[in-house]
Amino acid sequence: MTTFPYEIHATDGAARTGVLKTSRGDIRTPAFMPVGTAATVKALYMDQVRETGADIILGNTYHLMLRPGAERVKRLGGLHKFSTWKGPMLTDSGGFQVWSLSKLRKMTEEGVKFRSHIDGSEHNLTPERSIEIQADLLGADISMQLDECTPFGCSEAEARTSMELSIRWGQRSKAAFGTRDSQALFGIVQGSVFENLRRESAERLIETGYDGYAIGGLAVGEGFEKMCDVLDFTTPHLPSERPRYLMGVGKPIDLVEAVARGVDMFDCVLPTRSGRHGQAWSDHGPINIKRAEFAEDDSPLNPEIDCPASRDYSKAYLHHLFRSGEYLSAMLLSWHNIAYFQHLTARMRAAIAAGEFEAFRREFRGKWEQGQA
Ligand SMILES: O=c1[nH]cnc2c(CCNCC3CCCCC3)c3[nH]c(NCc4cccs4)nc3cc12
Repeated sequence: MTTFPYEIHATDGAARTGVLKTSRGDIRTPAFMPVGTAATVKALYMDQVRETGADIILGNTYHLMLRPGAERVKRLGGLHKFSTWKGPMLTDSGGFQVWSLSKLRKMTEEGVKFRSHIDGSEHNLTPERSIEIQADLLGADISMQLDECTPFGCSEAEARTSMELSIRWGQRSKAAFGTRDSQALFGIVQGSVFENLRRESAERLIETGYDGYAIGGLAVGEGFEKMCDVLDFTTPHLPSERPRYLMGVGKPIDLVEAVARGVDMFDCVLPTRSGRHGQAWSDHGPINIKRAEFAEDDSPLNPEIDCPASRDYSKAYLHHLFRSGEYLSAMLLSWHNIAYFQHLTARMRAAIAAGEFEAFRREFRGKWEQGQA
């Protein structure tokens, strides 16, 4: 009995649709996981997040370990109780955000020493501490190994060194995680843009053995074409019977093209972060609601989506809210964007189940490219 059975219900080319069964509920794949940074999906109630169709959200280890502190979340009953999110939750290891947010960091074989960007306190994030925070203190259903996201543009030798560190940190993460009957641990494939390194990373992760396999080191500036190339020569080396999670991706077109290459799970800050800045997403790309062209446009953002923010408000009203700096502006656009991404993954699941994914992909790409014109 594997920790979390992954049932593949249909495939269409390399695309798959199925259900990852966790102790806190089922995750329908392809799945988009909204980012719940500080135990909240910014500007939304958890009931709203659930209504959009999201089965799983992300918890943010880096932020929560700094504030309010992982031990405090544990004392308060764990992240599910604290945030009132009842479904499955995936937490990241904290490592990625040390690079993008903290000051004064020192990376060694042991782990990453850094100072908090909030109060300057010193922290030592090791594979062992990251697993303790994620699985024991926050209580994540799916924990991520501590890894190093290899920067885009480094040499093959540098990418090998970085990939091998992530392999060793993964082994230590798994040793610390041990065997648990209602929690899962995912490994992360690195290797930058080098086919041999990606294959070797996948093979060595499989030797260690994880409940799921994430593809890291992408969406870090390599561009759409290169990301697709790396997926072409990476996903085939990952176990077909376990979930594949592409980290930090992405725009709608990225999701469609990655699903076509066998990816099952995604996370991205785009829908919530861009929503707070007035961007509303659609199959034609983003519109910025603050633009004058929407001042008297009384059409809704997307009447096809069963979400009040997409269906019941005019663009003119949303334009007014943003121009007036009203809080409701960020709430409604974030809500719409999360609902749009869920609507997109729901359409992909249905298309794969019907054996019509290639038609869906072609039609989507037509709309997307028309929107970009
Ligand atoms: O190799 C990686 N290892 C670990 N994490 C990665 C992430 C973070 C994924 N989202 C974490 C979330 C956890 C909860 C809070 C929010 C983030 C990536 N994000 C991106 N691109 C998007 C990017 C975002 C910012 C700069 S690039 N590429 C990534 C590659 C890796």
